[in-house]
Amino acid sequence: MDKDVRLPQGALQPLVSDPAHQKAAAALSFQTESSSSSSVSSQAKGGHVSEIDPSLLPANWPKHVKYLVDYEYHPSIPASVLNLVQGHLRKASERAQQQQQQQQQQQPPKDHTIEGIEFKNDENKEERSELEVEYDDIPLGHAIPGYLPPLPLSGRLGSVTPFISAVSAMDLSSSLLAAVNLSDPHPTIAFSPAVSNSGTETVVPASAATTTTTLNPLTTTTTSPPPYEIRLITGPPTHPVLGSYGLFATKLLRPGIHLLDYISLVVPDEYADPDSDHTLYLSNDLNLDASIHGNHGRFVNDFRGIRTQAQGPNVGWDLYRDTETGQVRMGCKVLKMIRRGEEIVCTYGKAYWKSRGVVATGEEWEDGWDTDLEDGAEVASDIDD
Ligand SMILES: C[S@@+](CC[C@H](N)C(=O)[O-])C[C@H]1O[C@@H](n2cnc3c(N)ncnc32)[C@H](O)[C@@H]1O
Repeated sequence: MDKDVRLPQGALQPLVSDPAHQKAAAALSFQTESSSSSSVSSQAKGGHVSEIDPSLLPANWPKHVKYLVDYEYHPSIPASVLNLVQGHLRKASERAQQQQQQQQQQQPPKDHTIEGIEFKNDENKEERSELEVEYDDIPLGHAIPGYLPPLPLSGRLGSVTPFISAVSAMDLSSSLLAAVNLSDPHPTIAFSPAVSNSGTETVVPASAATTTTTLNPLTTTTTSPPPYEIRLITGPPTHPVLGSYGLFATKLLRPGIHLLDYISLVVPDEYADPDSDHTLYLSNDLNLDASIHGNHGRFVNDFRGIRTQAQGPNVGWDLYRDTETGQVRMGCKVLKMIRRGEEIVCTYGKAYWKSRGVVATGEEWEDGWDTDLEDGAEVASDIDD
């Protein structure tokens, strides 16, 4: 069992306590499709757990942010769209395809040719919405779990029972698994993202806590500290966001690394705050707004004024689909070698700055930096920068 991540019980708080969430949840009643899983219907009601108790955060993490370990979906997202983003339809379609393939292997193919005319068997062809087909183009990848800060548990174990339990849902298609082993001379609680969750609490005897094999795959997630940290920017004096925060590498980061996922509130266009400084477009009129609820990703500054135009951004954002869960996620990839202590910066694009009244002219505004991730060849050529 990994013990790097230590949080006391109750460290994660439900976002449903957020008044904005409650209001939206109350205003809308959700009818999920009959095919959707129970996790989606609970999800759509808007009340689940993913926020970290602010009193438990490291001292250098700004307190105006509510930190999440996975996306929080705004309750107004229709079930059909939610299904797509969370990969439920894709999973169902994969299962259907598998079944079809199995059936075809058992039966002789119905496609045939009579006197030169081809007859195609398409009676099992699936009806898929345009939206769903569009999502097929999103490349596959492996999700980076939201990072939970390592915290000492001294004096906090009194109320904790020596049990493993799926204590809370991160997005209700997955959950957090907490384990505590009191026979350990330095007891800790470890949380790991779980792969499935019925929405109800499962309790496993304490003896299982040390037997990682029986918990597989729930306990296999690596929880070592991430190779980056949030820092308050105090210099150099020319830095454009002095007094604000940025994300810095704590290790050498090589091009191609999938560094983190942008975790936040998922908000439909009609609820999006146009003035938010922390919004990325997800897909299909959904936005990732991390102005209040976010993770490390929200601290990535724009490269302008920090690196030269020739250096450009050292990371980029791109959508991918998690191979495990089918979820569509926003990944941050390292584009250029980042040395320890260097700031991790992306490009917000011209449109972002224009909308904020910044005159977008000059070399650093070249169109090239408005694109998402560059292709692998270009990135690799920068290794010896
Ligand atoms: C996603 S936040 C970045 C994190 C931010 N520094 C913080 O502490 O929350 C985006 C905001 O940071 C500021 N910012 C980021 N990069 C900048 C840059 N290169 N020049 C000026 N302001 C920047 C702008 O106010 C922008 O709207």
